[in-house]
Parts: sequence; C-alpha cells; structure tokens
Amino acid sequence: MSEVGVIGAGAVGQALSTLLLTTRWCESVVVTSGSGGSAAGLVADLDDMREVTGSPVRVVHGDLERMTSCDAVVVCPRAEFTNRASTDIRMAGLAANGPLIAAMGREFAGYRGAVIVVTNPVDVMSRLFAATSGCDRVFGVGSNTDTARYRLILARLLAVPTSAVAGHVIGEHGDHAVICASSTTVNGQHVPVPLQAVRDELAARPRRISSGIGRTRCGPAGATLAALEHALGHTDGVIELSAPWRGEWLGIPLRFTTGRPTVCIPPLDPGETRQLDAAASKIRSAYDQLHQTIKETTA
Ligand SMILES: NC(=O)c1ccc[n+]([C@@H]2O[C@H](COP(=O)([O-])OP(=O)(O)OC[C@H]3O[C@@H](n4cnc5c(N)ncnc54)[C@H](O)[C@@H]3O)[C@@H](O)[C@H]2O)c1
Repeated sequence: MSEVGVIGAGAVGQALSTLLLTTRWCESVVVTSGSGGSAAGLVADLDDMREVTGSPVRVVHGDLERMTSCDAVVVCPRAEFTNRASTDIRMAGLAANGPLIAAMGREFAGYRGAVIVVTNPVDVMSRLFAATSGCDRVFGVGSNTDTARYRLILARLLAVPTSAVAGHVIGEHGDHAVICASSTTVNGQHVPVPLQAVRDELAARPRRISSGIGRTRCGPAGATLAALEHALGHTDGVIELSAPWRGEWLGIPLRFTTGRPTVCIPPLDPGETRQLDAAASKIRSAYDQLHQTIKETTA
C-alpha cells in the first residue's frame, strides 16, 4: 500500500485523484493546490464519492512538506497565464510554469520517492524538477498519451483493433513528437503508416478535446496513473515517459521491472533519428534558456 501526493487540483489533478480512489491500490491521496481552495473543494467532493462507492482510499489536504512523506508525487500545477499560442501550444507555458516548478523542485531536495511531472512543457519541466530537487526518479508524462493516441488513430485508419498495433511516439510531447513508423507493426507485420493523416489527427485531437470540454484531463490522468503504477513497481512493462537519455531529456520508451527503468529505444530510420535529434535540441535549448532566466531572477 502506498501514499500518493497530487500537487495541483485542476483538471488533471481532479481526474487523477478520482482514478486513484477508484483503482484502490493506494492507501491515501494527499492533495494540495495554489490557493488551497481548490484542494479543499476536491477533498470534500472525493470524500463524498468515497462514502458512496465504499472506496478504502483516504483523501486528505496537505502542504508540500506533507507531500515529502508520500511514496510518489504527481506534479500538475499550472501557473496563471493566458495561452494565446496556436502552434507549439505546450511550449507556451515555459516562462510561466518554469519558476513555479523550479521553486517546487527545491522543496523536494532529498526526496527519495517517485515524481511524475505533468505540467507543460513537460519534457523541460521534468528536467527542471530533477535538477532543482536532485531527485533521481523523475518521469514526465506525455509521450505515453501520444503513443496511445497513435495506436487508436492507426487502428482506425487501417481498420484493425488497437490491440493489433504496436508502435511508439517519442521525442517531445509537442510539435516535435517523433512517430516511430519504421518499427510499427500491425499483427506483428511491418505496415506502411499514413504519416500525414496520423500527424494531422495527433494535432487535432487535443484541440478537439479542449474545445469540447475545456481541458484534456481523462487521457493525461490515465497516462499519469500508468506512470505511477510502473514507477512504484505495481506493473512491469514498457511505457513512454520523459527521462534522461544520453545527456538529454525527452520522451523515450522505458522498460520497468519492479520499479526500475531501462531505456529501450526502438530501431529508428535515418529520418526518425534526425527528428529525434531535433526534438532533443529543441528541448535542450528551451531548458537552457529557462535555466538562465531563473538563475538571473533568483540571483
Ligand atoms: N503532460 C501532459 O500530458 C499534460 C496533459 C494535460 C495537461 N498538462 C499540463 O498540466 C498542467 C495542469 O493542467 P490542468 O488542466 O490540470 O490545469 P488547471 O488550470 O485546471 O489546474 C491547475 C491547478 O494548479 C494549481 N496551482 C497553481 N499554482 C499552484 C501552486 N503554487 N501549488 C500548487 N498548486 C498550484 C491551481 O490551483 C489549480 O488547481 C498544465 O501545465 C497543463 O498544460 C499536461
């Protein structure tokens, strides 16, 4: 049994806490939010759900210090800003969310649990949290949602069940996502992937969700739950998460065995290799720029 901390009681934090209550593998969920009001509201709402469903999972409101005794912490706050970007939408959160995540990371210095970062741009924020906290079990959620969407889209385009499709989306959780088409199989056979159609739908899907229900929440919450289950050793298997690799941070497949990850990059063709290099370089330069700004403003 374990205790999970959720930092941020917005769309993702709410959907994730609900999932944690219904999946029932943890003992308690500790929730915190910026003003405290949303966390208190969420705790009361979940208490009601707990009573109705008979879930054994306790939900409590706690501060960041309380979180450091949790087995795992999910970092999903969002700083106040208006996102007016029409491309590279997730990267638009860099300047607003960076100082918030850096400050939070410092609060977790010496923390030994697993940290799952959701806040965008997630590949940069995961690296920032790892650098400021010194924690060595930090993973970012994003490429696993992209991979799930890829499998759904390809299955629909090829009229096969999703279970027949094996493939990954890696790199940036954003405009520089790399579709590993050359290693994708359907029923174990390599297939031609209609790349443009897949890319168009991968870009359209989050927009459709946000314009319909305000924010993406259920997919990312599911992806975060899966990341927690792998990082805490409840599930073994491969999952695409943002993690360090060859001096860079980006979404890559990790094979977890009892909570321990090993990198398992699929074979890439030359075009995919170039795309992955471009994603790594974009994430690195965004991180370097942010790191410099934070250093100057905290000096
Ligand atoms: N990586 C992914 O796959 C993925 C998917 C969806 C959303 N996201 C990102 O996750 C973040 C959260 O998204 P959301 O839709 O839940 O946002 P939201 O605006 O609905 O909720 C944000 C929450 O953060 C809280 N918060 C603000 N400052 C805080 C602080 N200092 N301490 C604790 N909590 C604080 C707010 O009170 C609010 O409860 C965003 O950056 C979003 O872009 C990432």
